[in-house]
Amino acid sequence: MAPSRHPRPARGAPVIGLDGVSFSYGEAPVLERVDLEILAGEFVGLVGPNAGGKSTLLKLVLGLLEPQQGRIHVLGRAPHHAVRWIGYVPQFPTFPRDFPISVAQVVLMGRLGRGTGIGWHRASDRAATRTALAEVEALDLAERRIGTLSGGQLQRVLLARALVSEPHILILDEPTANIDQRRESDIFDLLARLNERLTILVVSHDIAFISGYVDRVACLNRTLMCHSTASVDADFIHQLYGPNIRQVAHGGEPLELRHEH
Ligand SMILES: Nc1ncnc2c1ncn2[C@@H]1O[C@H](COP(=O)(O)OP(=O)(O)OP(=O)(O)O)[C@@H](O)[C@H]1O
Repeated sequence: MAPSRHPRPARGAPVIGLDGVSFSYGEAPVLERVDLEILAGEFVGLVGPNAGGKSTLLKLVLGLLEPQQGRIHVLGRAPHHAVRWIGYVPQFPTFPRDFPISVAQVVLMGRLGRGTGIGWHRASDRAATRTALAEVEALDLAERRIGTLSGGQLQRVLLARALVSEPHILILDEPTANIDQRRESDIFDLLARLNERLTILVVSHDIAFISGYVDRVACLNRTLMCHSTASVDADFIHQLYGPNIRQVAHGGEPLELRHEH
């Protein structure tokens, strides 16, 4: 049973550690001997080509999968004992337009891991829901049906759902994959503010964009290499992604990467 309290880790203390982790779903290895340490207060970008193993690594950290080799610790314990302290924003879910659940109800679900039962919420859960929605500037959406939101609005609501559990770590799987560039900057500005109190691990395809925000990038293509953002240049990007990547300069901003199919 997960403990109900865990003190906020001191800045610089290890919060996520992977030590020689290997994983495969079947025959072919997806991750091989991955070592990664993330410290409290860091903002780390996890990048790499399609099928490089990024979502799999997140699932291992969340305790949804078990490595065949190696060890993982989160906040000093096994992942499934620490998941209560992780706020997770999954990869672009979609909802039918008439899905009968409101934004406030979606955010309230984020309180379930705190001992709150389904259909039974305390006043403190409802207050936390409003606080989380206000923090992502989406309080005005509280009574809207979840299926009627734009991509950017939905991402903010899913972020509020992750924040309402009062986590120490925030993990996001491509939070801006289906939204335009201005909204992408808005979301990352918000993440930068949240990073003042939370450790953040974010998966992104847009390595050049995120290097303006994160402290360092972890590059995953079955094996892992970590780099400071200063070393992310065009040569490095070609080495990581290969030739099937197109770099698009836009409006004085850094390079954007698009896969060519
Ligand atoms: N449940 C599963 N069963 C079998 N194979 C899987 C499963 N989930 C993922 N895979 C395979 O594992 C490999 C890594 O997938 P993963 O989703 O971790 O990559 P990714 O880096 O997140 O990819 P993308 O950037 O395309 O989202 C892929 O070859 C994928 O097809």
